[in-house]
Amino acid sequence: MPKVLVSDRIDQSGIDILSQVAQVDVKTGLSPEELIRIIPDYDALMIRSGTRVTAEMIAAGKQLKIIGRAGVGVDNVDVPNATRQGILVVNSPEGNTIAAAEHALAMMLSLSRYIPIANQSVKEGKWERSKFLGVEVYKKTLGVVGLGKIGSHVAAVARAMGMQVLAYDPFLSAERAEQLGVHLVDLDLLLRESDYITLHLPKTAETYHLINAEAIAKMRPTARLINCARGGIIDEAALAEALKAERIAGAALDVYEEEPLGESALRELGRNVILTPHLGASTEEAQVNVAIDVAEQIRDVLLGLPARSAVNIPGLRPEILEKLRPYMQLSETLGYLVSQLAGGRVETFNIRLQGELANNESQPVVVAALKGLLSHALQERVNYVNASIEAKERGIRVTEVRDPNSRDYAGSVQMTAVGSQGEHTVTGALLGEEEIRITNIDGFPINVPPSRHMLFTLHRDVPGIIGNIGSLLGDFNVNIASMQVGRKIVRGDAVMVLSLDDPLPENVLPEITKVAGIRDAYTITLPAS
Ligand SMILES: NC(=O)C1=CN([C@@H]2O[C@H](COP(=O)(O)OP(=O)(O)OC[C@H]3O[C@@H](n4cnc5c(N)ncnc54)[C@H](O)[C@@H]3O)[C@@H](O)[C@H]2O)C=CC1
Ligand SMILES: O=C(O)C(=O)COP(=O)(O)O
Repeated sequence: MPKVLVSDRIDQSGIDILSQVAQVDVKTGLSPEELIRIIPDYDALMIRSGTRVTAEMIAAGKQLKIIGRAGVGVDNVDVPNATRQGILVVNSPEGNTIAAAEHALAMMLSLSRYIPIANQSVKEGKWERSKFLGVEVYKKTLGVVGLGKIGSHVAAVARAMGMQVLAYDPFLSAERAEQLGVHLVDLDLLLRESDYITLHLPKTAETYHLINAEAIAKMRPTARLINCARGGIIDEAALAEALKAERIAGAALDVYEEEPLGESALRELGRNVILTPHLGASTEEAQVNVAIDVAEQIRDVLLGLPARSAVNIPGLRPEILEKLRPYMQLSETLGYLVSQLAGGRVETFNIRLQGELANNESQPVVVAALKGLLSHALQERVNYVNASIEAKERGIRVTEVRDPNSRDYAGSVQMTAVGSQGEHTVTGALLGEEEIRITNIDGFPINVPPSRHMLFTLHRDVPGIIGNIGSLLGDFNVNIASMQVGRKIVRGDAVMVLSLDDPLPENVLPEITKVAGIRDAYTITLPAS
């Protein structure tokens, strides 16, 4: 039974799902050293923001197949290293959207009406009505930085409260902003015009300290800043200084550059600052949503099924994946085959996706081809997660062509491997829904199903040659399961494809190449299906 480590607090509904297929160990609060010590035992890891999945931890996770983040942000996971090691990373892109948006809105209203500090004052036995004179959000301007799922919900609710909404999001179309009733502006204008600024973008190298001293200097003295996205997007020292000097009116933070928040100037600030301990996703509903969403994906992957929200391979709708699956099998087989025909190092790999595969959703077919191409050398070290990166790191130049024409089949795949020992091209298609056929080798039309052990020859199309090969194999006690010849012109060059019941003994290939008329011969072994 596979083993899953759950290293942050996850709702029981997720544990129940995982327990259907795996041994589940819940161990929260482990130190990085303890995690590195125990991770080699596990096939899957389920986390929230509390666990840092470092390069060292990934290297130690020799059995790891999948890391499931029960939430959105994967900035605590070293995704490039996971990818290189072939570990799938999945998250729950929508499970906590509403929770995070509502937390940001709660922060906005709490800042406006001093709710946390007023509450504290009453509990201390005081009755300070005039001290907490607030402001309304009605008719004020809200600037949303990052108008994705959370930002859009915040914008919609803010509009319903009578606010004007500006947004900055360089990856969003003007049409989408218009649909949401939001004015898309540049960051500079947003910072200058907004009464409230709320951040809903990921932490990346580009967004690190996006809100620094210079950005804060552009804000109105009445501006209130809210961060329920990620620590590190704001320069906390610059913010603390601006708040202390009352250059802006307030800030509400849920996330910090270092979590848990240690000693910080932010803690020393007064009523204009609200700090919560990363509670954006902490609602009962969101925790059930993300736990189920991610546990189901881990369960599926452990059962050999695809995941719906993979971060490090192209995500696909299940119905599309269902349709592509036989083509991926075809493509992987052809990749495996062409790498053996090409022999040594492959330098260039050209793949042509024809007919119904000539669309933008067929990328997994390319990945499958690369997996096949590299499998012969890398065996089980290569998978759908790391095939593209492995090809790149080996310096293989990959080109893709999409051609809507496919003469005899609904869809077909052609691939050419150019390497140190020459160039070979194979084409394949599906017969019916999923039967794989090799339809062309180096320009010679054939129609053969792949089999575990195969022999390919290039020869002169002259009488007697097929008989000679047949009797030679008979002499070595090799049984032929099927045989086909492909030729372009009569008595020209031809290929012969033989399916064998057993692997060809090593000493037979040199004998075959000695048969008169044989120009080249290759043995091919395909993975057992
Ligand atoms: N405090 C908490 O507990 C939670 C925090 N989050 C965080 O909220 C953030 C947003 O989450 P979602 O809305 O679900 O993500 P999303 O992917 O739907 O939206 C992010 C938006 O940011 C935009 N963006 C990217 N780079 C940008 C840049 N340089 N400037 C401006 N916009 C940029 C993207 O185009 C996208 O529209 C994430 O960082 C996530 O980790 C999410 C859930 C809970
Ligand atoms: O989903 C996210 O990105 C979050 O920040 C939520 O974090 P958490 O799962 O509550 O540790």
